[in-house]
Amino acid sequence: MPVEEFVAGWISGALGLVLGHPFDTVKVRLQTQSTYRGIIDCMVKTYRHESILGFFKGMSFPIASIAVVNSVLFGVYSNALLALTATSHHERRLQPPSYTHVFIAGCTGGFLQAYCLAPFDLIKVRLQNQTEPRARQGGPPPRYRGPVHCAASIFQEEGPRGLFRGAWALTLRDTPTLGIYFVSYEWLCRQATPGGQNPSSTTVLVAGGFAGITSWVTATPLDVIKSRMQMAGLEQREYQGLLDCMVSSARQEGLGVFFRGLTINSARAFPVNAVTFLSYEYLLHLWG
Ligand SMILES: C[N+](C)(C)CCCC[C@H](N)C(=O)O
Repeated sequence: MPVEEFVAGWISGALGLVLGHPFDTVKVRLQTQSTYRGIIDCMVKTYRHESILGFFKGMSFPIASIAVVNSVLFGVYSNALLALTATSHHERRLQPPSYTHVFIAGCTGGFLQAYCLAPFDLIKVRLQNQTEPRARQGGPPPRYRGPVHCAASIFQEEGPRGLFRGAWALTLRDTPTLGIYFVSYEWLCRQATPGGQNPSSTTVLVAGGFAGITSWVTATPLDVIKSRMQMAGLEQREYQGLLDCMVSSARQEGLGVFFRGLTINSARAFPVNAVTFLSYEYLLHLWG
């Protein structure tokens, strides 16, 4: 099994992540808290109360973990394509796989990465939702002191299954939308590249950016549900399940609730995925 794709996926995931984390914090807060009037309001309040550091809450942990998850995604995707079409990454420019194969490989990668992602994503969301400033003297300490403490507390208070809260919503969110992700990327690259040639860096950046946006736009409704189910254990607001969370969110807040965070998700998706795909392609080219 070729491993370069796993390593390239790891590094490119880490690069994309740092770039996208501030957007991600604003997104999670908008989706789960009702105190903000919009993106700008959330940014201003976060900056005022918590300084620039507020935007980077919960980042140290994803940088290691999400990079691993991205490595699973790209590694499984490429190896699934190898199994389906018997072509390696380098051969695929001359013998492009069909979009059906790209979609199936993307969904397979998405499905497997969702399971690795679930506990890490839960911890990220819980930490991002702690709005207390870091070092306020005399104030109540934040509930979770850091990622390890957060994981241990969830384990103690909510049991081992607590760590997989929202995992089902996450799998439903990621399986089809990562198929869409790779299909959009391939389609855009092929539109802009003469047959048999490698796409230029600009093409990779633009195709990666738009693939990220397309995938996130389709993923946002389940992203909202996922984040809410992850916060549920903490807020003592229990949902019977995914459907119950969908219905009660829509009843209380209207259908618009499913699009919360859409703008910020898209704004984040472009740079993150442009950089992810560019570094991925570049590294594989370098090692090829
Ligand atoms: C499937 N879904 C839309 C959720 C994610 C697709 C893009 C993944 C990328 N690492 C990012 O964080 O943007």
